[in-house]
Amino acid sequence: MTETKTMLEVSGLGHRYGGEGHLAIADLTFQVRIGELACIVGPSGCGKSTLLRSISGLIKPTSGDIRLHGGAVQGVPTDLAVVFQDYSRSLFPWLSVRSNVEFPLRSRGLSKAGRRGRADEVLEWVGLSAAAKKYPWQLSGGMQQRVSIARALACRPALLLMDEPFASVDAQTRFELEDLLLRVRKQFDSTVLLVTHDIDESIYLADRVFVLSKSPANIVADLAIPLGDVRDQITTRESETFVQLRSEVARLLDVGRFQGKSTGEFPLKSTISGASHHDGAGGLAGPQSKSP
Ligand SMILES: Nc1ncnc2c1ncn2[C@@H]1O[C@H](COP(=O)(O)OP(=O)(O)OP(=O)(O)O)[C@@H](O)[C@H]1O
Repeated sequence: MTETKTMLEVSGLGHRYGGEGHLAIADLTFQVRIGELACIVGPSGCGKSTLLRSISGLIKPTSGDIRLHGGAVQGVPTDLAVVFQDYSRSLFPWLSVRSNVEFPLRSRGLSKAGRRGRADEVLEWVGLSAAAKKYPWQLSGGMQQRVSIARALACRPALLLMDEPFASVDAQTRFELEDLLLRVRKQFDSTVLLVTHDIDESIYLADRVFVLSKSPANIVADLAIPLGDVRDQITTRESETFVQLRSEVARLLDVGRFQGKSTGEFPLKSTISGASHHDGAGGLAGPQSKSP
């Protein structure tokens, strides 16, 4: 059997802001495999953005180690792209949609024609070919977030980080963007790590869901999501597996709200085949032997 390769390896990660200040992350260890879409859910303020900032090299964590396809992350990796929640602040209003998408390619050694070709390809994939010459402020919020996704994909990132990417759009648009992400990650064989507050969204999108405790964050559970490759907003969300997983994550989050420190044990037992809970000591454990 061929071993699946790891894209992202986070080991014993901890971050304390400002010397003796707030401990945002205690001790996080997890891996994301190549081609996997992993979601992180956790209570507000538990350290999700701190984690993403550490992975993207924007802050230097105070302890632990982050490796991206085998190499230690030191500074901002060139083969990583980030999509933020606030599309209105991440797009340049004075540049057309196409120029926004081409912008990060300027520093990547592509010719003008190469940049144009790459931008047009991803714009087609996100359904925005007709809007290439428009400006971001002429588009709806959902369309602007599509531009952000296109710009990230144009860089062909080894890892796509997404920080609450659909939190600022209405429910209908959110469903459309979720389905768009599922389509494009297949098209581009992307490896994605997405942070969300939304339990249903995490289960709908992910191959794997990491549930975090309250700050300082630990991993409370690592759940495989056995919903298959083809997902549908109505039938998938109605399925028994989806409903069970939703309850399971909600229970885990409820316990995680009170569990900020690693205790070395976790009381909830998995009810879904393929799910496993974290052993609290840095490794990924199989279903717990303890009863709830
Ligand atoms: N620059 C900073 N200096 C000091 N403390 C900070 C800083 N940034 C974040 N924190 C604190 O670290 C903790 C984790 O913050 P972070 O933004 O990572 O959480 P989060 O899970 O992303 O929150 P939310 O879900 O509300 O977006 C919080 O208690 C926050 O107040």
